[in-house]
Amino acid sequence: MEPEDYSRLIARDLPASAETVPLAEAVGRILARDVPAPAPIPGFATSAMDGFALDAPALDRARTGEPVPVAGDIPAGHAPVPIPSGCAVRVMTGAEVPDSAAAVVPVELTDAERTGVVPASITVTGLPDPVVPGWNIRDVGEDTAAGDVVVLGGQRLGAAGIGTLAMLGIEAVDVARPLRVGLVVTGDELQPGEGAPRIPNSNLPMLASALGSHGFTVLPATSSDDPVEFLAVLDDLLPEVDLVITTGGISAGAYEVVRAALEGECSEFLRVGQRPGGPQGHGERAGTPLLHFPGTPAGAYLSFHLFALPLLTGTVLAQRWRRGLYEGPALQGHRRGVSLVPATIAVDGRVVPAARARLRDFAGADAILRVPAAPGGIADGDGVDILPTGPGI
Ligand SMILES: Nc1nc2c(c(=O)[nH]1)N[C@H]1C(S)=C(S)[C@@H](COP(=O)(O)OP(=O)(O)OC[C@H]3O[C@@H](n4cnc5c(N)ncnc54)[C@H](O)[C@@H]3O)O[C@H]1N2
Ligand code: MOO
Repeated sequence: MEPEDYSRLIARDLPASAETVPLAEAVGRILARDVPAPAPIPGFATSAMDGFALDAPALDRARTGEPVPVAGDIPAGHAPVPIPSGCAVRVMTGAEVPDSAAAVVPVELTDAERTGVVPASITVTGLPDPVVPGWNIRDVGEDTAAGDVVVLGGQRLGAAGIGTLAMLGIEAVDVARPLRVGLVVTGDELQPGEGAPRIPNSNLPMLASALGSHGFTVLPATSSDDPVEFLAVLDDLLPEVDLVITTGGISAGAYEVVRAALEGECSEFLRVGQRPGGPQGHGERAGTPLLHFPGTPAGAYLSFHLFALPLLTGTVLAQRWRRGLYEGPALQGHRRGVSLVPATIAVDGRVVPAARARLRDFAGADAILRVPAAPGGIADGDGVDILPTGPGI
C-alpha cells in the first residue's frame, strides 16, 4: 500500500468544537466560522489624499484658475467642518470629508504650502478633465461592505487576518478548540532502572514538540512492554483525548506490546510501502481513534508528517505534496516502496537531498523528499514531490 492510500484509509472527522479567544491570542488558531464585517470600511467618507475638499461650485471655479476660499481645516481624527458653497476645506489623508464635498484636490495641484497654517484661498492647476465624482474620496463601504465575509472559517488566522478583524473593531473570535492528542511511548528500554541497557526516550519529546508546534494539546505518557500496563495507560487517556498516538511495539518480535494488547480487538497492523516508517497500525478504542507508529525515531518522525498531521488537519497526504526541482545524485527507487529522504530547499528553490535518512539528517532538513519505488527513481533536474516540514519541525 502506498503512503497516500494509507493516509486515505485512516482519514476521519475528528470532533470539532469552538472557544472564544481575545484577538491578541488568536494568531495561528483556526477560525471556527466565517466572520462577516459588522460595519463597513471605511465607516465614513474619508479623504485618500492630503489636500482640499471642494464642493461642486468650487471645483468649477478652480478650473477657471480663480482663487477658491478655504473655509476650515480637518485633520485626521477630527470632526468635519461644513463646506460653504463655492469653498474648500483643507483635509488630511484619513480625515472625514464633509457631505457636500465633490472631490479632494491633492495639495500638489494647489499653490498652498504643504504644512503650516491654513491658507485663506488656493488656486488650482492641472485638474483632470473631467474630475470623476468623488475623486480621492473613499466612500463608506468602498473597501468592505457591512456583511462581507472578511475571513473564512477553517482558515488559520495570520497577522493580516488579525489586522483585518481589528480594523472592524472585532476584539474576540471563535476559534477551533485545539484537538487533544494522547501520546503513549512504549519500550522497556526507555524505563528508568539500573543494570539493564537503557536508551534516552527521543520519540516523546520529538512528537510532543511536533504536535505542540502545530497547536495541538498533548497528553504524554510512557509504558513498559507489559500489555497490561500499556492498556491501563491507554484507557486512562482515552476519555481525555480526541486521538491517541502510540510508538513502538508493532513489528514482528516477541515483545510487541501495542500489537499484543490491541491486535484483533481494536487495531490492525500492516506494512505501508515506504522506508523508513513502513510498519504502521491504526484502530479505535472506546470511540477514540488510534494511530500506531513504529518505534524507530526516524520512522516515528515521518509518521507524524505523513499520517498524523493530515488526519489532525482534515486533509490527506496526497493533497499535501508540493512540487520541487531536484538537484543531486541519481536516487534509485527501493523495491519495497517509496523512499523518504531528508532534503533542503535551497535559496534558488532547488531540492537538495541529505546523504542519509537518520533522524539527525531530518533535523537539518526542511522537507521530506519522495523517491518513487523501483523501477522508479529520480535524477538531477527532475520534478519531485516534497513535503515541507515547516521551520524546525
Ligand atoms: N523481524 C522483523 N523485525 C523488524 C521488522 C520486520 O519487518 N521484521 N521491521 C523493522 C522496522 S522497518 C521497524 S521501523 C521496526 C519497528 O519496530 P517497532 O515499532 O515494534 O518498535 P520497537 O521495536 O519498539 O523499537 C524499534 C527501535 O526504536 C527504538 N525506540 C523505540 N521507542 C523509542 C523512543 N521512544 N525513543 C528512542 N528510541 C526508541 C527501540 O529501542 C528500537 O531500537 O521493527 C524492525 N524490526
Ligand atoms: O520502517 Mo523502519 O522505520 O525502516 O526502520
